[in-house]
Amino acid sequence: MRAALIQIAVNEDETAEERRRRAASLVIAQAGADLVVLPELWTTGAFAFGAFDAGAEPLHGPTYEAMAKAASDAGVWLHAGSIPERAEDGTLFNTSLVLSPSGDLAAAYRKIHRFGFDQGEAVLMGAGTDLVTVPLPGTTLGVATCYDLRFPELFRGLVDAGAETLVIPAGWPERRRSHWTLLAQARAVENQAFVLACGTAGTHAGVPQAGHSIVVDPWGEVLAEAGADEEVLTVEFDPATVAATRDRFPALKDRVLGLPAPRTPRP
Ligand SMILES: NC(=O)CCC(=O)C(=O)O
Repeated sequence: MRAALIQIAVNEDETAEERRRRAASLVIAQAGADLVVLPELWTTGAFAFGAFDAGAEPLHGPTYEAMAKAASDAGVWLHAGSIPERAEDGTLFNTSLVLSPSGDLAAAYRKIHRFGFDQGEAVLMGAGTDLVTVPLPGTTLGVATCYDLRFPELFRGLVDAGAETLVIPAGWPERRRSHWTLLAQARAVENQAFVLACGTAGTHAGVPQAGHSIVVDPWGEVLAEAGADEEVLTVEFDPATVAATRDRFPALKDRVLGLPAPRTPRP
């Protein structure tokens, strides 16, 4: 399987519409790949909280339209990153879109863990409630978004639902780059799955972005890693490695589910 992670730069010198056009050309240039991935909230910037409301769009809005055409022009599966989605009742969600090679919306995932500790995304957006997997020819994707990467139980849920390739669009800041790399490898090792984590480059809302999109195999080895600037990271991987790794080192089978609560020792 050939994947291309588009680590697009999100800077304030470009409008959302200009970036949408640029992203569409970058996707079309990946014709021949099986799967193309864009990052989190790349139209507004993940930290541009003040832009979420004005930049919000319905599920089938301008980003979906542009990406559906790009996916079908390129003939690729496209994880189009996430958009600030305005639901019918007006609530905003951080919603990822997965499009088939014919441009149909195969899946939408509303980010479950919102970032901000009672500020920013955590107060401006609603929380998703549903885990999402997407069957592709040869592998099943499990989707999660940025801050979700810190919550291993979400990924276990995806693995239990059949995920073998974990795709994580992000707008991760440079300041916590070491966490990004470490967590991507940890999620790959503990779930014996491929991790494709696609971040943004550039600086928006005064927050320099980490870039360093990364692809990790089920043994935790880094197959490819981007630098800090805009770049398309391409990688070839064999999805059958997941089953082989889980057979050879069957740690997932040794899980003990429903552990009792810890007992407090008597003084
Ligand atoms: N957009 C995000 O979810 C940012 C997450 C982040 O900065 C972190 O987990 O650290």
